[in-house]
Amino acid sequence: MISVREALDHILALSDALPSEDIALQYAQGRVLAQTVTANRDQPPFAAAAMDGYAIRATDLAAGAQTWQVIGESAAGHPFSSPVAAGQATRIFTGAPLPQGTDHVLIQENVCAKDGQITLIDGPNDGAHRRPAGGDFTKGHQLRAPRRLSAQDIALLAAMNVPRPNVTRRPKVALIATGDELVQPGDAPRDDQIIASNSYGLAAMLQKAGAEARILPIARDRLGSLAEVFALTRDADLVLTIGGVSVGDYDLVAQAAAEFGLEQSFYKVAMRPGKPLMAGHMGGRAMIGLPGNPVSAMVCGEIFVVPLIEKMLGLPARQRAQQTAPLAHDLPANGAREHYMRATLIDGALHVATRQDSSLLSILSGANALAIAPIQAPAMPKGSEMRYIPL
Ligand SMILES: Nc1nc2c(c(=O)[nH]1)N[C@H]1C(S)=C(S)[C@@H](COP(=O)(O)OP(=O)(O)OC[C@H]3O[C@@H](n4cnc5c(N)ncnc54)[C@H](O)[C@@H]3O)O[C@H]1N2
Ligand code: MOO
Repeated sequence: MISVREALDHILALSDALPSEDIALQYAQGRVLAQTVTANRDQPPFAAAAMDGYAIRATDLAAGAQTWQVIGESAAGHPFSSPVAAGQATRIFTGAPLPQGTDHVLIQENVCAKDGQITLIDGPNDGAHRRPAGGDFTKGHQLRAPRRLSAQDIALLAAMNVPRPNVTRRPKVALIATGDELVQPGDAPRDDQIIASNSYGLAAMLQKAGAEARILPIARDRLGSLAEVFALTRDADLVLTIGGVSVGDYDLVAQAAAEFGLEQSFYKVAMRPGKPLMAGHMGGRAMIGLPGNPVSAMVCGEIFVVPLIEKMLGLPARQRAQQTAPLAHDLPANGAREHYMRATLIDGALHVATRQDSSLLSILSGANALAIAPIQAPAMPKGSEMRYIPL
Protein backbone atom coordinates (compact mmCIF):
# COMPACT_ATOMS: atom_id res chain seq x y z
CA MET A 1 0.00 0.00 0.00
CA ILE A 2 1.26 3.47 -0.85
CA SER A 3 0.72 6.62 1.22
CA VAL A 4 -2.01 9.17 0.55
CA ARG A 5 0.62 11.68 -0.61
CA GLU A 6 2.15 9.16 -3.07
CA ALA A 7 -1.29 8.23 -4.39
CA LEU A 8 -2.12 11.90 -4.87
CA ASP A 9 1.13 12.44 -6.79
CA HIS A 10 0.27 9.49 -9.09
CA ILE A 11 -3.22 10.90 -9.62
CA LEU A 12 -2.00 14.44 -10.30
CA ALA A 13 0.39 12.99 -12.89
CA LEU A 14 -2.57 11.63 -14.87
CA SER A 15 -3.37 14.93 -16.58
CA ASP A 16 -2.04 18.36 -17.46
CA ALA A 17 -4.13 21.49 -17.75
CA LEU A 18 -6.81 21.18 -20.43
CA PRO A 19 -7.06 23.56 -23.41
CA SER A 20 -8.80 26.90 -23.02
CA GLU A 21 -11.73 28.66 -24.67
CA ASP A 22 -13.18 32.17 -24.83
CA ILE A 23 -16.55 32.46 -23.13
CA ALA A 24 -19.10 35.19 -22.49
CA LEU A 25 -18.41 37.05 -19.26
CA GLN A 26 -21.97 36.34 -18.16
CA TYR A 27 -21.12 32.64 -17.84
CA ALA A 28 -17.59 33.01 -16.42
CA GLN A 29 -18.44 32.71 -12.71
CA GLY A 30 -16.32 29.93 -11.16
CA ARG A 31 -14.35 29.32 -14.36
CA VAL A 32 -10.55 29.44 -14.27
CA LEU A 33 -8.88 32.30 -16.12
CA ALA A 34 -6.34 30.74 -18.51
CA GLN A 35 -4.81 33.91 -19.96
CA THR A 36 -3.84 36.99 -17.98
CA VAL A 37 -6.07 39.93 -18.86
CA THR A 38 -4.63 43.44 -19.29
CA ALA A 39 -6.72 46.63 -19.07
CA ASN A 40 -6.53 48.73 -22.21
CA ARG A 41 -8.01 51.84 -20.62
CA ASP A 42 -7.96 53.79 -17.34
CA GLN A 43 -10.87 53.56 -14.93
CA PRO A 44 -12.35 56.05 -14.51
CA PRO A 45 -11.10 57.34 -17.86
CA PHE A 46 -11.49 60.96 -16.64
CA ALA A 47 -11.36 62.81 -13.30
CA ALA A 48 -14.90 62.55 -11.98
CA ALA A 49 -17.13 63.96 -9.28
CA ALA A 50 -17.66 61.66 -6.28
CA MET A 51 -20.68 63.65 -5.00
CA ASP A 52 -23.55 65.75 -6.35
CA GLY A 53 -22.80 69.49 -6.09
CA TYR A 54 -20.74 72.13 -7.86
CA ALA A 55 -17.34 71.83 -9.50
CA ILE A 56 -14.92 74.69 -8.74
CA ARG A 57 -11.21 75.38 -8.56
CA ALA A 58 -9.72 74.47 -5.16
CA THR A 59 -7.50 77.60 -5.38
CA ASP A 60 -10.70 79.74 -5.12
CA LEU A 61 -11.46 78.14 -1.77
CA ALA A 62 -7.88 78.57 -0.58
CA ALA A 63 -8.09 82.29 -1.48
CA GLY A 64 -11.22 82.63 0.69
CA ALA A 65 -13.89 82.86 -2.08
CA GLN A 66 -17.51 82.55 -0.88
CA THR A 67 -19.55 82.87 -4.11
CA TRP A 68 -19.29 81.48 -7.64
CA GLN A 69 -21.15 82.08 -10.87
CA VAL A 70 -22.71 78.87 -12.23
CA ILE A 71 -21.95 78.68 -15.96
CA GLY A 72 -23.26 75.22 -16.90
CA GLU A 73 -23.73 71.60 -15.98
CA SER A 74 -21.74 68.34 -16.16
CA ALA A 75 -23.73 65.11 -15.81
CA ALA A 76 -22.66 61.47 -16.26
CA GLY A 77 -22.66 60.88 -20.01
CA HIS A 78 -23.04 64.65 -20.68
CA PRO A 79 -19.77 66.44 -19.91
CA PHE A 80 -19.38 70.23 -19.82
CA SER A 81 -16.92 70.93 -22.60
CA SER A 82 -15.63 74.47 -21.91
CA PRO A 83 -12.96 75.51 -19.43
CA VAL A 84 -14.05 76.87 -16.06
CA ALA A 85 -12.25 79.97 -14.75
CA ALA A 86 -11.59 81.29 -11.24
CA GLY A 87 -14.85 82.40 -9.61
CA GLN A 88 -16.89 80.12 -11.88
CA ALA A 89 -18.62 76.83 -11.08
CA THR A 90 -20.65 74.18 -12.89
CA ARG A 91 -23.45 72.08 -11.52
CA ILE A 92 -22.08 68.54 -11.37
CA PHE A 93 -23.43 65.08 -10.53
CA THR A 94 -21.77 61.96 -9.16
CA GLY A 95 -19.70 60.21 -11.83
CA ALA A 96 -19.68 63.18 -14.21
CA PRO A 97 -16.36 64.40 -15.66
CA LEU A 98 -14.87 67.40 -13.83
CA PRO A 99 -14.80 70.24 -16.36
CA GLN A 100 -11.41 71.52 -17.47
CA GLY A 101 -9.92 73.78 -14.77
CA THR A 102 -11.94 72.34 -11.88
CA ASP A 103 -10.58 70.00 -9.24
CA HIS A 104 -12.96 70.30 -6.29
CA VAL A 105 -16.62 69.55 -5.71
CA LEU A 106 -18.65 71.58 -3.19
CA ILE A 107 -21.42 69.22 -2.12
CA GLN A 108 -24.82 70.76 -2.65
CA GLU A 109 -25.72 70.53 1.04
CA ASN A 110 -22.99 73.11 1.73
CA VAL A 111 -24.08 75.84 -0.70
CA CYS A 112 -27.10 78.04 -1.32
CA ALA A 113 -27.94 78.27 -5.04
CA LYS A 114 -29.84 81.36 -6.23
CA ASP A 115 -30.04 83.42 -9.42
CA GLY A 116 -27.24 81.60 -11.19
CA GLN A 117 -24.91 81.90 -8.20
CA ILE A 118 -23.84 79.66 -5.38
CA THR A 119 -22.79 80.88 -1.94
CA LEU A 120 -21.04 78.83 0.72
CA ILE A 121 -23.05 78.12 3.82
CA ASP A 122 -21.74 76.55 7.00
CA GLY A 123 -20.40 73.07 6.53
CA PRO A 124 -17.11 71.30 6.13
CA ASN A 125 -15.47 71.62 2.73
CA ASP A 126 -12.63 69.33 3.58
CA GLY A 127 -12.81 66.66 0.88
CA ALA A 128 -12.30 67.42 -2.80
CA HIS A 129 -14.96 64.78 -3.62
CA ARG A 130 -12.97 64.03 -6.73
CA ARG A 131 -12.01 60.69 -8.25
CA PRO A 132 -8.78 61.00 -10.23
CA ALA A 133 -8.53 59.49 -13.71
CA GLY A 134 -7.21 55.92 -13.35
CA GLY A 135 -7.96 55.95 -9.61
CA ASP A 136 -9.41 52.43 -9.77
CA PHE A 137 -6.98 50.99 -12.31
CA THR A 138 -4.87 52.25 -15.18
CA LYS A 139 -4.17 50.91 -18.64
CA GLY A 140 -1.90 47.87 -18.21
CA HIS A 141 -3.51 46.73 -14.95
CA GLN A 142 -3.59 42.93 -14.93
CA LEU A 143 -5.84 40.22 -13.60
CA ARG A 144 -3.42 37.32 -13.62
CA ALA A 145 -4.06 33.73 -14.70
CA PRO A 146 -4.62 31.15 -13.36
CA ARG A 147 -7.43 32.33 -11.13
CA ARG A 148 -10.90 31.05 -10.37
CA LEU A 149 -13.20 33.90 -11.31
CA SER A 150 -15.39 35.27 -8.53
CA ALA A 151 -18.37 37.58 -8.97
CA GLN A 152 -16.03 40.40 -7.91
CA ASP A 153 -13.49 39.44 -10.63
CA ILE A 154 -16.27 39.41 -13.21
CA ALA A 155 -17.28 42.96 -12.23
CA LEU A 156 -13.62 43.99 -12.62
CA LEU A 157 -13.29 42.26 -16.03
CA ALA A 158 -16.43 44.01 -17.23
CA ALA A 159 -15.01 47.38 -16.07
CA MET A 160 -11.79 46.48 -17.96
CA ASN A 161 -13.97 46.05 -21.07
CA VAL A 162 -13.18 42.33 -21.45
CA PRO A 163 -16.36 40.70 -22.77
CA ARG A 164 -14.94 37.20 -23.42
CA PRO A 165 -12.23 36.03 -21.02
CA ASN A 166 -10.12 33.01 -21.93
CA VAL A 167 -10.81 30.20 -19.47
CA THR A 168 -9.80 26.55 -19.18
CA ARG A 169 -12.29 24.10 -20.61
CA ARG A 170 -14.33 22.29 -17.97
CA PRO A 171 -13.00 18.74 -17.43
CA LYS A 172 -15.57 16.18 -18.59
CA VAL A 173 -15.99 13.51 -15.95
CA ALA A 174 -17.87 10.27 -16.69
CA LEU A 175 -19.27 8.74 -13.49
CA ILE A 176 -19.96 5.02 -13.53
CA ALA A 177 -21.64 3.33 -10.59
CA THR A 178 -21.10 -0.44 -10.63
CA GLY A 179 -23.08 -3.15 -8.88
CA ASP A 180 -25.98 -5.54 -9.37
CA GLU A 181 -27.68 -4.21 -6.24
CA LEU A 182 -27.93 -0.61 -7.43
CA VAL A 183 -30.92 1.35 -8.71
CA GLN A 184 -31.24 5.03 -9.52
CA PRO A 185 -32.78 7.46 -7.03
CA GLY A 186 -36.51 7.65 -7.76
CA ASP A 187 -36.78 4.01 -8.87
CA ALA A 188 -38.95 1.67 -6.82
CA PRO A 189 -36.26 -0.45 -5.12
CA ARG A 190 -36.81 -4.01 -3.97
CA ASP A 191 -35.86 -4.70 -0.36
CA ASP A 192 -32.54 -6.19 -1.46
CA GLN A 193 -31.57 -3.18 -3.56
CA ILE A 194 -29.53 -0.05 -2.76
CA ILE A 195 -29.91 3.43 -4.22
CA ALA A 196 -26.86 4.55 -6.20
CA SER A 197 -26.08 7.61 -4.10
CA ASN A 198 -22.38 8.00 -4.83
CA SER A 199 -22.66 9.22 -8.40
CA TYR A 200 -24.92 12.05 -7.29
CA GLY A 201 -22.75 13.13 -4.37
CA LEU A 202 -19.62 13.01 -6.51
CA ALA A 203 -21.25 14.81 -9.43
CA ALA A 204 -22.24 17.63 -7.06
CA MET A 205 -18.74 17.78 -5.56
CA LEU A 206 -16.97 17.80 -8.92
CA GLN A 207 -19.32 20.29 -10.51
CA LYS A 208 -18.62 22.63 -7.62
CA ALA A 209 -14.91 22.12 -8.30
CA GLY A 210 -15.46 23.18 -11.93
CA ALA A 211 -16.01 19.90 -13.80
CA GLU A 212 -18.80 18.88 -16.12
CA ALA A 213 -20.04 15.63 -14.58
CA ARG A 214 -22.02 13.08 -16.58
CA ILE A 215 -23.74 10.22 -14.75
CA LEU A 216 -23.65 7.14 -17.01
CA PRO A 217 -25.95 4.11 -16.76
CA ILE A 218 -25.16 1.76 -13.86
CA ALA A 219 -22.75 -1.02 -14.93
CA ARG A 220 -23.64 -4.46 -13.67
CA ASP A 221 -21.16 -6.91 -12.11
CA ARG A 222 -20.28 -8.52 -15.44
CA LEU A 223 -17.30 -7.77 -17.68
CA GLY A 224 -19.62 -7.29 -20.68
CA SER A 225 -21.76 -4.72 -18.87
CA LEU A 226 -18.70 -2.81 -17.65
CA ALA A 227 -17.28 -2.83 -21.21
CA GLU A 228 -20.55 -1.47 -22.60
CA VAL A 229 -20.53 1.45 -20.17
CA PHE A 230 -16.78 2.09 -20.66
CA ALA A 231 -17.53 2.44 -24.36
CA LEU A 232 -19.66 5.49 -23.51
CA THR A 233 -16.69 7.35 -22.02
CA ARG A 234 -14.76 8.14 -25.19
CA ASP A 235 -15.10 11.93 -24.93
CA ALA A 236 -14.38 12.05 -21.16
CA ASP A 237 -11.21 13.57 -19.71
CA LEU A 238 -11.64 11.50 -16.56
CA VAL A 239 -13.48 8.23 -16.00
CA LEU A 240 -14.55 7.64 -12.41
CA THR A 241 -15.87 4.24 -11.46
CA ILE A 242 -17.51 3.60 -8.12
CA GLY A 243 -17.37 0.20 -6.42
CA GLY A 244 -16.13 -3.17 -7.57
CA VAL A 245 -12.48 -2.49 -6.71
CA SER A 246 -12.09 -4.74 -3.68
CA VAL A 247 -11.14 -8.40 -3.67
CA GLY A 248 -14.58 -10.04 -3.88
CA ASP A 249 -15.58 -12.38 -6.70
CA TYR A 250 -17.77 -9.67 -8.23
CA ASP A 251 -15.18 -6.87 -8.01
CA LEU A 252 -14.44 -6.76 -11.73
CA VAL A 253 -13.58 -3.12 -12.39
CA ALA A 254 -9.79 -3.63 -12.55
CA GLN A 255 -10.14 -6.50 -15.04
CA ALA A 256 -12.70 -4.69 -17.22
CA ALA A 257 -10.61 -1.53 -17.18
CA ALA A 258 -7.47 -3.51 -18.10
CA GLU A 259 -9.34 -5.01 -21.08
CA PHE A 260 -10.24 -1.42 -22.00
CA GLY A 261 -6.57 -0.38 -21.97
CA LEU A 262 -5.97 0.70 -18.38
CA GLU A 263 -2.33 1.13 -17.46
CA GLN A 264 -2.64 1.07 -13.70
CA SER A 265 -0.39 3.45 -11.77
CA PHE A 266 -1.31 2.09 -8.31
CA TYR A 267 -3.82 0.01 -6.37
CA LYS A 268 -4.46 0.37 -2.62
CA VAL A 269 -3.66 3.28 -0.37
CA ALA A 270 -2.85 3.31 3.35
CA MET A 271 -5.97 5.28 4.05
CA ARG A 272 -9.25 4.84 5.86
CA PRO A 273 -11.75 5.03 4.31
CA GLY A 274 -10.57 4.50 0.75
CA LYS A 275 -8.07 1.64 0.89
CA PRO A 276 -8.91 -0.12 -2.41
CA LEU A 277 -8.49 3.00 -4.56
CA MET A 278 -6.88 2.54 -7.96
CA ALA A 279 -5.93 4.84 -10.83
CA GLY A 280 -4.18 4.98 -14.17
CA HIS A 281 -4.36 5.99 -17.82
CA MET A 282 -7.12 4.38 -19.84
CA GLY A 283 -6.87 4.98 -23.59
CA GLY A 284 -5.61 8.54 -23.30
CA ARG A 285 -7.82 9.59 -20.43
CA ALA A 286 -7.43 9.52 -16.69
CA MET A 287 -9.21 6.75 -14.80
CA ILE A 288 -9.82 6.51 -11.08
CA GLY A 289 -11.54 3.51 -9.52
CA LEU A 290 -13.19 4.65 -6.29
CA PRO A 291 -14.27 2.24 -3.59
CA GLY A 292 -18.00 1.64 -3.44
CA ASN A 293 -18.68 2.35 0.21
CA PRO A 294 -20.46 5.70 0.06
CA VAL A 295 -18.22 7.56 2.49
CA SER A 296 -15.06 6.02 0.98
CA ALA A 297 -16.09 7.30 -2.47
CA MET A 298 -16.90 10.79 -1.18
CA VAL A 299 -13.73 11.08 0.92
CA CYS A 300 -11.57 9.90 -2.01
CA GLY A 301 -13.41 12.45 -4.14
CA GLU A 302 -12.37 15.24 -1.74
CA ILE A 303 -8.79 14.05 -1.24
CA PHE A 304 -7.85 12.90 -4.77
CA VAL A 305 -10.39 13.86 -7.42
CA VAL A 306 -10.95 17.53 -6.52
CA PRO A 307 -7.16 18.24 -6.69
CA LEU A 308 -7.00 16.49 -10.10
CA ILE A 309 -9.91 18.60 -11.39
CA GLU A 310 -8.11 21.71 -10.14
CA LYS A 311 -4.96 20.67 -11.99
CA MET A 312 -6.96 19.99 -15.16
CA LEU A 313 -8.36 23.51 -14.79
CA GLY A 314 -4.84 24.95 -14.76
CA LEU A 315 -4.78 25.71 -11.04
CA PRO A 316 -1.73 24.73 -8.96
CA ALA A 317 -1.49 20.96 -8.37
CA ARG A 318 -1.70 20.55 -4.62
CA GLN A 319 -3.34 18.64 -1.82
CA ARG A 320 -6.44 19.96 -0.07
CA ALA A 321 -5.69 22.82 2.29
CA GLN A 322 -5.40 21.63 5.88
CA GLN A 323 -5.93 23.51 9.13
CA THR A 324 -5.46 22.57 12.76
CA ALA A 325 -7.82 22.74 15.72
CA PRO A 326 -7.84 21.32 19.25
CA LEU A 327 -9.74 18.12 19.95
CA ALA A 328 -12.90 18.60 22.00
CA HIS A 329 -12.42 15.16 23.63
CA ASP A 330 -9.96 12.27 23.95
CA LEU A 331 -9.32 10.21 20.80
CA PRO A 332 -8.16 6.57 20.71
CA ALA A 333 -4.95 5.51 18.96
CA ASN A 334 -4.99 5.03 15.19
CA GLY A 335 -4.03 1.94 13.20
CA ALA A 336 -2.03 1.27 10.03
CA ARG A 337 -3.94 3.59 7.69
CA GLU A 338 -4.16 7.40 7.73
CA HIS A 339 -7.68 7.95 9.02
CA TYR A 340 -9.89 10.71 7.58
CA MET A 341 -12.56 10.98 10.24
CA ARG A 342 -15.86 12.74 9.93
CA ALA A 343 -15.86 15.55 12.46
CA THR A 344 -17.69 18.72 13.33
CA LEU A 345 -15.92 21.94 14.15
CA ILE A 346 -17.88 23.69 16.90
CA ASP A 347 -16.58 26.93 18.46
CA GLY A 348 -13.10 26.15 17.10
CA ALA A 349 -12.84 22.62 18.56
CA LEU A 350 -13.04 19.32 16.66
CA HIS A 351 -15.73 16.84 17.68
CA VAL A 352 -14.87 13.55 15.96
CA ALA A 353 -17.89 11.33 15.30
CA THR A 354 -17.84 8.13 17.32
CA ARG A 355 -19.22 6.02 14.45
CA GLN A 356 -16.83 6.03 11.48
CA ASP A 357 -18.04 3.07 9.40
CA SER A 358 -17.61 3.96 5.72
CA SER A 359 -21.25 3.25 4.91
CA LEU A 360 -22.64 6.07 7.08
CA LEU A 361 -23.67 8.95 4.85
CA SER A 362 -25.85 10.49 7.55
CA ILE A 363 -22.72 11.11 9.64
CA LEU A 364 -20.91 12.57 6.62
CA SER A 365 -23.82 14.88 5.92
CA GLY A 366 -23.68 16.16 9.50
CA ALA A 367 -19.90 16.71 9.40
CA ASN A 368 -18.14 19.88 8.34
CA ALA A 369 -14.56 18.59 8.56
CA LEU A 370 -12.39 15.55 8.00
CA ALA A 371 -10.04 15.20 10.98
CA ILE A 372 -6.80 13.45 10.00
CA ALA A 373 -5.22 10.87 12.33
CA PRO A 374 -1.70 9.92 11.12
CA ILE A 375 -0.68 6.29 10.71
CA GLN A 376 -0.09 4.65 14.15
CA ALA A 377 -0.87 7.90 15.97
CA PRO A 378 -1.00 7.26 19.75
CA ALA A 379 -4.15 8.08 21.71
CA MET A 380 -4.63 11.84 21.86
CA PRO A 381 -5.99 13.64 24.93
CA LYS A 382 -8.60 16.37 24.72
CA GLY A 383 -7.02 19.65 23.60
CA SER A 384 -4.40 18.03 21.31
CA GLU A 385 -3.98 19.90 18.03
CA MET A 386 -5.25 17.87 15.09
CA ARG A 387 -5.08 18.50 11.37
CA TYR A 388 -8.35 18.68 9.46
CA ILE A 389 -9.76 19.50 6.05
CA PRO A 390 -12.82 21.74 6.10
CA LEU A 391 -15.74 20.36 4.10
N1 LIG B 1 -11.75 -9.24 2.20
C1 LIG B 1 -11.75 -7.94 2.04
N2 LIG B 1 -12.91 -7.30 1.87
C2 LIG B 1 -12.92 -5.95 1.72
C3 LIG B 1 -11.72 -5.24 1.74
C4 LIG B 1 -10.51 -5.93 1.87
O1 LIG B 1 -9.42 -5.35 1.90
N3 LIG B 1 -10.58 -7.29 2.01
N4 LIG B 1 -11.78 -3.88 1.64
C5 LIG B 1 -12.98 -3.26 2.15
C6 LIG B 1 -12.97 -1.86 1.88
S1 LIG B 1 -11.89 -0.94 2.79
C7 LIG B 1 -13.86 -1.27 1.05
S2 LIG B 1 -13.88 0.43 0.90
C8 LIG B 1 -14.80 -2.01 0.27
C9 LIG B 1 -14.78 -1.52 -1.17
O2 LIG B 1 -15.36 -2.40 -1.96
P1 LIG B 1 -15.75 -2.15 -3.47
O3 LIG B 1 -15.14 -0.94 -3.98
O4 LIG B 1 -15.53 -3.40 -4.19
O5 LIG B 1 -17.29 -1.79 -3.33
P2 LIG B 1 -18.55 -2.74 -3.51
O6 LIG B 1 -18.25 -4.04 -2.93
O7 LIG B 1 -18.99 -2.63 -4.88
O8 LIG B 1 -19.56 -1.95 -2.58
C10 LIG B 1 -19.31 -1.72 -1.24
C11 LIG B 1 -20.57 -1.17 -0.58
O9 LIG B 1 -20.91 0.07 -1.16
C12 LIG B 1 -22.21 0.04 -1.74
N5 LIG B 1 -22.15 0.81 -3.01
C13 LIG B 1 -21.44 0.51 -4.09
N6 LIG B 1 -21.64 1.41 -5.05
C14 LIG B 1 -22.51 2.30 -4.57
C15 LIG B 1 -23.11 3.48 -5.08
N7 LIG B 1 -22.83 3.92 -6.33
N8 LIG B 1 -23.95 4.16 -4.30
C16 LIG B 1 -24.23 3.73 -3.04
N9 LIG B 1 -23.69 2.62 -2.49
C17 LIG B 1 -22.85 1.93 -3.24
C18 LIG B 1 -22.48 -1.39 -2.01
O10 LIG B 1 -23.83 -1.66 -2.05
C19 LIG B 1 -21.78 -2.05 -0.81
O11 LIG B 1 -22.60 -1.97 0.34
O12 LIG B 1 -14.52 -3.38 0.30
C20 LIG B 1 -14.25 -3.90 1.63
N10 LIG B 1 -14.10 -5.31 1.55
O1 MOO C 1 -11.30 1.81 3.19
MO1 MOO C 1 -12.85 1.24 3.09
O2 MOO C 1 -12.87 2.61 2.15
O3 MOO C 1 -12.72 1.26 4.88
O4 MOO C 1 -14.41 1.60 3.64
